[in-house]
Amino acid sequence: MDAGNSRIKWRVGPQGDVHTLDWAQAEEWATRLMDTLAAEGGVLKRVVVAAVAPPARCALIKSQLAAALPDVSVQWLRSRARCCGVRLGYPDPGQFGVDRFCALVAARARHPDQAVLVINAGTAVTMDYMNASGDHAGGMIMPSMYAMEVGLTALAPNLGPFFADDRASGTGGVKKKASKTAKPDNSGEVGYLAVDTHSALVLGARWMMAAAVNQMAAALMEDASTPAFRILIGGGGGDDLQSMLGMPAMHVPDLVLEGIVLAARQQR
Ligand SMILES: Nc1ncnc2c1ncn2[C@@H]1O[C@H](COP(=O)(O)OP(=O)(O)O)[C@@H](O)[C@H]1O
Ligand SMILES: CC(C)(COP(=O)(O)O)[C@@H](O)C(=O)NCCC(=O)O
Repeated sequence: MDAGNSRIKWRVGPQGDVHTLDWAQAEEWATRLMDTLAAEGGVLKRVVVAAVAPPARCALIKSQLAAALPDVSVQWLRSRARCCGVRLGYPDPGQFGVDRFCALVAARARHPDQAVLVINAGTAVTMDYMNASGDHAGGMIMPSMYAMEVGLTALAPNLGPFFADDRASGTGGVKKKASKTAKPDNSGEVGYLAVDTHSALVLGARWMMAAAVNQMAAALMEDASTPAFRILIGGGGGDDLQSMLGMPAMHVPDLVLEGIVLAARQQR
């Protein structure tokens, strides 16, 4: 289970279907898990959680699990200095988000002899570079486009929400509205200038995101200390982010869940 800041994601076994739930519906989580078990079969022995969500939300998960599945063991993963061929760059691994850690573990397993740039597009967008030997050189954390909206509209409330209604309608965040704005003539060209508030806000957030990820990736490519790398993109906003990246990247939506399975085997 991947307990992020926006959503809970889980699957039963390494190949099960991926299920997601917004925190607003978190009270239903154990019921949904029981439904998953009933539909997919098998006997649940252990739940492994990678959580970056705040303590109150983790406590909610914990109490639901204790009530619904009292005999099942629960393992809360932590970022480790070394795991599954990954050597973490942070001197204090406890600071490093366990979701980023699991994504690195998954990337290493997918490409054991290659350098990778791992981008996680969740509530925050993180970018982490790991060389071909599994040494994580470090990374960065920036707000997702949705977080930009929340931050800007908190400070300038008259602007109103610009992505939130898309999220609520389950269209995957920004794509629908952004494409209306970014491709006004359906030519596929990204627009530069908007002439209404909503479009200006969407365009601004998209340009900030696109400029940041492209410039960061380009800077790494030019840096002799970070030799040629593959780019892997995970997280709920990964599809959209991939469309903004001006270089080849593989979209692996469930990179964190993949890494959880591998890290759990080693941290048991
Ligand atoms: N139904 C949805 N609810 C929330 N976010 C969504 C949804 N669909 C796509 N997204 C996008 O995915 C991001 C959240 O991705 P996710 O990987 O679940 O984040 P986290 O790990 O932080 O919980 C949001 O910022 C948004 O851009
Ligand atoms: C950066 C994050 C907030 C990203 O979380 P997410 O967007 O997946 O909810 C999370 O990885 C985290 O809390 N990290 C701790 C700080 C760090 O990694 O340096």
